[in-house]
Amino acid sequence: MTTKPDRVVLIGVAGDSGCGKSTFLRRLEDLFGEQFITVICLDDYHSLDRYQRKETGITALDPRANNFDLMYEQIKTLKGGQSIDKPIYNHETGLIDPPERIDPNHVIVIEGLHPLHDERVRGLIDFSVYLDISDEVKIAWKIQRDMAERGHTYEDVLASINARRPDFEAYIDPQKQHADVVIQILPTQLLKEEKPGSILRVRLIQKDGVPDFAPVYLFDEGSTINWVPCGRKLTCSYPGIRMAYGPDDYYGNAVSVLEVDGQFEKLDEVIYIEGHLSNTSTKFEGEMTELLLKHRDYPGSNNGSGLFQVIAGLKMRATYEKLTATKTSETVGV
Ligand SMILES: Nc1ncnc2c1ncn2[C@@H]1O[C@H](COP(=O)(O)OP(=O)(O)OP(=O)(O)O)[C@@H](O)[C@H]1O
Ligand SMILES: O=C(CO)[C@H](O)[C@H](O)COP(=O)(O)O
Repeated sequence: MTTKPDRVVLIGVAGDSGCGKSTFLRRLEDLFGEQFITVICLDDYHSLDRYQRKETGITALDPRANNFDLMYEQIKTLKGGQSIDKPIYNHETGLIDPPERIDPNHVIVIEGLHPLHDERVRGLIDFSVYLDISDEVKIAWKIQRDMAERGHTYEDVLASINARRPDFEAYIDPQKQHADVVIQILPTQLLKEEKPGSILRVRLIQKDGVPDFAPVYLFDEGSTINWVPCGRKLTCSYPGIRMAYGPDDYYGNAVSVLEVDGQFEKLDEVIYIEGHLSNTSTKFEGEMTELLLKHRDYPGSNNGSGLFQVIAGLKMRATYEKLTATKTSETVGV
């Protein structure tokens, strides 16, 4: 950490394992700078180690396997500008290691299975995102990663997803109703028969009425829009790209939903789409496209998942700037 922050801004990134949290966090470093951001993986608050979970049949997704009292106390302490001694869950041994010292930083991100589960922790968070990957896409991604990189069989991957499903549905999925932004990843609707996971339909579900957060819109705020941007200014190959925008209801909350179905052929042409979006919280024309182009190799850069991760990051930066500016003027006003 470089300087002691006046105000610690707390960001929550929720989602199941293998849903793209690490990719999203790497994008956030571009916006805040590596030194200004500290990421805490909430797996470190597992209260049952791998052996205790096996013995009791309680999964890591079950709140009983996690110490929410300690999580709340420590996150509150960090937000209050004090250091903590955070436990470490060791994914190699499956055991809980001796704690490590964590100092407050300008931005603290808590990421993992349960950032929005506990009401007390939720109350501390300044901006939150839930990565909501549909089952078909989750299976496709996990198969791609765990078979190619971790030596698992197709049956292993399917069995692990099925084993997690009941607790996922009970304890992880319900958190999405509390998120300021949900990035929902679904199979395309542009093709009837498509290998799941290769072409995606991605929706950015943005809660309305959140202080310091102005949802991004396409063309006209509050209208319902369907747009096919392919043509002279955006190169598309079959089956093309379809975008949509409009108001909706999500778990009883008013939301604004932006959607991209399909994939970008030439990433630098995304600037054409950027030009038709408003409230993006960019600092200069083309910043969104530039951020996307910076990591064209990251998974999802050529579709709505990368684009919406960039937008969510820009919104986090805007929240950070508003909250820290308020703090400064409050201090000045005293
Ligand atoms: N937007 C995307 N498009 C396509 N594939 C993706 C995307 N995001 C993630 N993936 C796939 O999912 C894998 C896991 O992504 P990532 O490591 O970012 O997830 P994670 O939630 O941090 O996972 P874990 O918690 O298991 O470490 C990637 O290696 C990639 O195969
Ligand atoms: O969901 C997870 C991480 O987000 C893991 O399953 C959980 O942390 C348990 O870890 P391990 O599989 O190493 O015992």
